[in-house]
Amino acid sequence: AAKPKLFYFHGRGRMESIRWLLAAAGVEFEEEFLETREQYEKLQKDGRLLFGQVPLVEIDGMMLMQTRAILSYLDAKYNLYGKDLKERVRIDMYVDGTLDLMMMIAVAAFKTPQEKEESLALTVKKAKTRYFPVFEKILKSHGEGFLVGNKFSWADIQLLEAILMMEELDASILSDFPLLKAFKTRISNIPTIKAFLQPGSQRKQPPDSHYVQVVRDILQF
Ligand SMILES: CCCCC[C@H]1O[C@@H](O)C[C@@H]1SC[C@H](NC(=O)CC[C@H](N)C(=O)O)C(=O)NCC(=O)O
Repeated sequence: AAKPKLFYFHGRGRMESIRWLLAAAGVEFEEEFLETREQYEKLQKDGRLLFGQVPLVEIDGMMLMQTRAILSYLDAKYNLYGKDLKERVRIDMYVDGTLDLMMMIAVAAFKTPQEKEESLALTVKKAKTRYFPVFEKILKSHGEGFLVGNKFSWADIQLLEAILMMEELDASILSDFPLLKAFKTRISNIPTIKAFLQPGSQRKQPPDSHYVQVVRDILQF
């Protein structure tokens, strides 16, 4: 079958969690990077953007939009979605929590330097006082290697992605979370994820001023 094809900017944004999930599932994917307004307008003109937005993922003969819908399709397809509805809803809760945290970082890139600094400091605080304590407690309460059902799931992938992103903001952020530290090591050593963490993989860098400018130019905001 043809490899999935991802259409987005050459950066993390809303597409990075999709890259992580595909990589963790061991699925090779292609990428088309939007670098110019013309590319974006052509996708729109060709009717390939449902709401005029990206991420866009071409997979299984479909053009998928809406990050959460794409992620849900992928993790069900690659069996990373728990064994029943009760596990599935817990995975969804944890995933939405880590997505909220990561979106705070992604959106901060588009703020003024002053606002960006303030919002990233708040994000670190929220990670330390709200999100990481929750996940530390979950790992403690059922003492298993994974967040749900003692089986590797989408929730584990996204939590690792969020942990690594938060460590880019504050390298000692896990100092009060020993179980999350061990979790990070364990999940990072899963072969498909270990490969994705190597230099040269399709994992993207933190947003820089060039990325922000390209997105602004393309989306004209
Ligand atoms: C989250 C921030 C990541 C960095 C940049 C992104 O955030 C947004 O500010 C822009 C991009 S993402 C690009 C943006 N996409 C979305 O907002 C998608 C939202 C949708 N609910 C999803 O989850 O996929 C876009 O195409 N906008 C065109 C426009 O609506 O006309």
